[in-house]
Amino acid sequence: MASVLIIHERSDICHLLSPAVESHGHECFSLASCEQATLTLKTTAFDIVILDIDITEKPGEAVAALAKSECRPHILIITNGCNPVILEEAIRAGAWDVVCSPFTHEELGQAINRCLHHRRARMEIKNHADIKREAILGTSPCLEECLEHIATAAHSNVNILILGETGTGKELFANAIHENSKRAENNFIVVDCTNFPKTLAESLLFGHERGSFTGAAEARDGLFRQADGGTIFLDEIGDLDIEVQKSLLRVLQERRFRPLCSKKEVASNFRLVAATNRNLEAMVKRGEFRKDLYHRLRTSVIQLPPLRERKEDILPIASYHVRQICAELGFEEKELSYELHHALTLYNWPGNVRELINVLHATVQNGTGECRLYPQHLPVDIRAKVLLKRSGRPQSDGYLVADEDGACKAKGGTLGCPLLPAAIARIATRPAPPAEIESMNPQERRPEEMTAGPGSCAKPSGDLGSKPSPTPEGLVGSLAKHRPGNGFAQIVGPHITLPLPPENASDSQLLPLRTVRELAMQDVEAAYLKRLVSSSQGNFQRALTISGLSRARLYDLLSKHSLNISGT
Ligand SMILES: Nc1ncnc2c1ncn2[C@@H]1O[C@H](COP(=O)(O)OP(=O)(O)OP(=O)(O)O)[C@@H](O)[C@H]1O
Repeated sequence: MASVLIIHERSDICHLLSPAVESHGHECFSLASCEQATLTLKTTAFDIVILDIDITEKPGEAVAALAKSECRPHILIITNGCNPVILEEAIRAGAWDVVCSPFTHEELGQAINRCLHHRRARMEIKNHADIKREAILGTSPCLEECLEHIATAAHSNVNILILGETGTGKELFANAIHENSKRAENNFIVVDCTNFPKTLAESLLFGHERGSFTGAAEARDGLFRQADGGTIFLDEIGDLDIEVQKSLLRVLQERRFRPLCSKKEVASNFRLVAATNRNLEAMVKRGEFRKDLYHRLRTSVIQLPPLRERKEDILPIASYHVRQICAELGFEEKELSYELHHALTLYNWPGNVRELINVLHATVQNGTGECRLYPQHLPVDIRAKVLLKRSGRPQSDGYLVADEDGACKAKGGTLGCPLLPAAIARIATRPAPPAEIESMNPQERRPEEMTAGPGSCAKPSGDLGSKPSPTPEGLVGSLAKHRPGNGFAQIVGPHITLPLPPENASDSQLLPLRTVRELAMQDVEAAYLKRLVSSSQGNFQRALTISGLSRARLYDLLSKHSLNISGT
């Protein structure tokens, strides 16, 4: 049985569609907007999301946000209009299939089954793939997806095109494809097309006979011949001269070529992996890249995400490379302070992992003699950019920055709360109980206690007792009990807003309990931590004592809420 979410603003249409899902034995839920669905997907896993694309204003963005959710749902688009531009945008953003109306229940059911078939096949690969990842570090969902792609690609012989900004790991991934394939015993030939002298390109790629040009004293095998039985990696293929592109096309079609001045053709059983950070499609349109070659290359495409879109990978990459760099330089191992990790996550990394590694080299050098690395050890230009971000000034690259009130501002406007998107903020109309707690003893200030059920929170003695899962009702109850006259000082500060729709709203606007609870928790945590930061006056140890949290947990929570205890 699969779990299916229908997104449509009209509940009568949701009711019409759900039998098509349920008649195949699947569970069906519905929500009225993509914003609600994106939030719900943070806490609840769905296999398939059925989205009426006609209700979205920005189809590409909406689909991308849904597709990136942790459970990686398959997105099935339904549409009335069949507008090819919108559909292309949706497919590019990650939609799996499209069903144009009018359609029958049977047709929708078949599309759902096709999705599930693919989903199960993908899970099989995921479960059984024992990928050698070599030096590929990180656990972000988008990186995991690229690794899954490698697992599939490794078993086939198809051409692979790896796209991604500079320094995202294209060569690393190309190597991993080779290492995970049956060709791993044979050569992995890397060709940098950027530095390819046009005049020598053909002889380098296809080889030459003795005396075929001045200086050709010996016959020589070309790179394609050397890749026989193995893999040839054409890096920066977008830089390949247009004349050479023509010869390459023939080799890709025939897997045969004629070395310079040779009478005989040579065969080579190579596998091609190409990579570029350029937009080949736009180059094709401008006549700078051959269309036929482009189509040959893109049999299977892996798009590597930039580092700024997978910040959770920064810590594992940084920790590993700091260890490596220390070993190379003969230094004692150095720890990364929380503050440094936090600073690294605030930077944009236009040069991606390569830039991160270079910066870490400089950071380790600057921290010579110290056992912990702090933001002060970063190169000055990076530190200046991070400081600007932390100062709360809106940045030109659209980063979210915390303002004085702890609310998150994005370029061009205030969001209210980072985890409370506009749609939810709109329906959160209930006046909220105040949240920040003054002058409680340290035991009583534990955030865990603030979110526990009414029973446990009623004890001002500090005996926390058991901690049942928090509920929104419990949360309101627990906060109410912290009012004056109940053994607690007055609660003041930013309001906690529960993401509940108005009483007269339709059922479909009420989010699942887990989502509401999660959102309320975020607000409680943020309010508490903000207060903890000011109370601890830059002293991390003091913050540990007050909060009763472990060092690791406090680091995690501060990082999650973009807070920092000592100044950079
Ligand atoms: N996920 C990762 N984990 C660890 N190291 C990585 C990762 N991705 C990239 N690197 C490292 O970053 C550096 C750059 O990687 P690589 O050369 O593969 O990038 P690229 O995309 O091919 O760059 P360019 O487009 O400039 O050729 C290498 O040192 C590589 O080992």
